[in-house]
Amino acid sequence: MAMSNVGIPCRQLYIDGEWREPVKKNRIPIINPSTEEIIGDIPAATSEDVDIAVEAARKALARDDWGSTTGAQRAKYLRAIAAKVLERKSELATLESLDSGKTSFESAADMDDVAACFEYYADLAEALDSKRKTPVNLHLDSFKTYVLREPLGVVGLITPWNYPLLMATWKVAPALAAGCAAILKPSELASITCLELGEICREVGLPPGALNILTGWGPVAAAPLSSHPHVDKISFTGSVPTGTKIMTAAAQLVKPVTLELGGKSPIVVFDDIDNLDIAVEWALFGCFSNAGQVCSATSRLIIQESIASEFLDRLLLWTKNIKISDPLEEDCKLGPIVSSGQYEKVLKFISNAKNEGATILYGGERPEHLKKGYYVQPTIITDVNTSMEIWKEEVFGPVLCVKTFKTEEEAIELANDTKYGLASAIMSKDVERCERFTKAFHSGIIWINCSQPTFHQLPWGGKKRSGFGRDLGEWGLEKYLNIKQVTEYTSADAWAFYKSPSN
Ligand SMILES: NC(=O)c1ccc[n+]([C@@H]2O[C@H](COP(=O)([O-])OP(=O)(O)OC[C@H]3O[C@@H](n4cnc5c(N)ncnc54)[C@H](O)[C@@H]3O)[C@@H](O)[C@H]2O)c1
Ligand SMILES: NCCCC=O
Ligand code: NA
Repeated sequence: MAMSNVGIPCRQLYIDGEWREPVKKNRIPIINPSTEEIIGDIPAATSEDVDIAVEAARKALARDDWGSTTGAQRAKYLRAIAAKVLERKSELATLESLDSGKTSFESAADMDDVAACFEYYADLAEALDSKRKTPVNLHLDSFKTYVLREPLGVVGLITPWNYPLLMATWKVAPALAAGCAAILKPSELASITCLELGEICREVGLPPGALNILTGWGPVAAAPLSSHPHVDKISFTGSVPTGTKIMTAAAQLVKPVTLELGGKSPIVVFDDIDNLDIAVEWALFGCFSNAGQVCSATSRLIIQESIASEFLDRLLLWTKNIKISDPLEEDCKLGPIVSSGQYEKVLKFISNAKNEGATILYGGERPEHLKKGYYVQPTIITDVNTSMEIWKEEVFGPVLCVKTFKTEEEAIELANDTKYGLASAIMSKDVERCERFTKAFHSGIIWINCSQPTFHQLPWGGKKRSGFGRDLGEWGLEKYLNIKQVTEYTSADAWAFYKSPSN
């Protein structure tokens, strides 16, 4: 058992640039998924706290030191936040692992990505200054027209537990770059590092109300944001059921939302690959990294029949070689599932697959050597048919289901046989075939000869039940901007549409 000497900070809600106790004074225990022990607690916000945070955000938009800032001025704050994250990287990574069960290697990588994302949006904030007012030339003398890019206003950012600080950063960084005032509600299952983001913002002097952080139960601390008349947009990342509730609530006010939801993404492996082990490792990484708790996990492996037996043999050897341990242990490559609730859900999916007639080729149970903690072995399921739950539903755990195909047509049909549309991957050395599949895949993210590499310069999001809108890249910034057109009539002549009464 790896020991951590990092203490769990005891925080309040971060509202209007200061720490405030929730109105109802309730708190939620923090559970370490690798020990099942309570290691602290977080404040439980209610609608009363939401109202206070929204008021603070609206006041921030009216402040000279936030609402009227240039992108260059906001960039300074984003860079200062990035620097502080890197300064505290080791502590934040340990807190992330203690809270979510993520391996220390992956938590440290997340903190690098968090800092890089803030830096990236600092650059875009600066670039925004030259795009704030864009003339549009109509080649008409009597009109002058231009477009303004302005902050959208107060934005509600609701995020999941699988990449706690990184998923929050994907929203906070562009929202602040755009000049919005944000209210972040992270998942109650892993909020520690998002609260530390509040402390970092306080330390860098981010103007009060620019970012407010409410922790608590979703239906109590986040739902009021969807229906709040003074919140101008909701940016959500999470499950389809929750996204549907948010969209329904926001629709009553015609409030825009973006939804980054779940997935059941395919990885298609052709027999023309040069190195089987390279493809096997991508298949492993695509479904077992972050203990499979990845929205874009390629959890449906579709292998060409001619190599299926050899591929599965190698896949089994690689899978048995994965180190499953306390996430703080060096070289741990598979930590626990985030909570007892999620743990039970994953086991239920595996049990249902068995009951429906599938074969558990490997795994499916608690690892022998780990008596405590929400650990599930990396699991490979074969003899799957397309009517089975394990083929259709997102598990959000280390569970890979496998089917084979003969022809390209069969492969693309199997790949697209999902209500989701987040990501798709193809392993083949045939460039034209990869081109064909890039066009044929019904998803927002395409990986060729890899699975999961994620870059903040590229648009992230899907279609179908995986939601709509894009995080990251310039697309991630645009969603926090209001695009305003201005048309000025510059002629001295009358419009002369109506007959003047004076003549
Ligand atoms: N597309 C992506 O980029 C992406 C990234 C990560 C996770 N996800 C998805 O998220 C899901 C797992 O994360 P999760 O379990 O935290 O999802 P979840 O939907 O249970 O919770 C997400 C957030 O919504 C809040 N919430 C819950 N009920 C709410 C309500 N009624 N109104 C407003 N907010 C509410 C939660 O408190 C949490 O902060 C998976 O489906 C996964 O695919 C998607
Ligand atoms: N690689 C980032 C994945 C985000 C969704 O879970
Ligand atoms: Na936790």
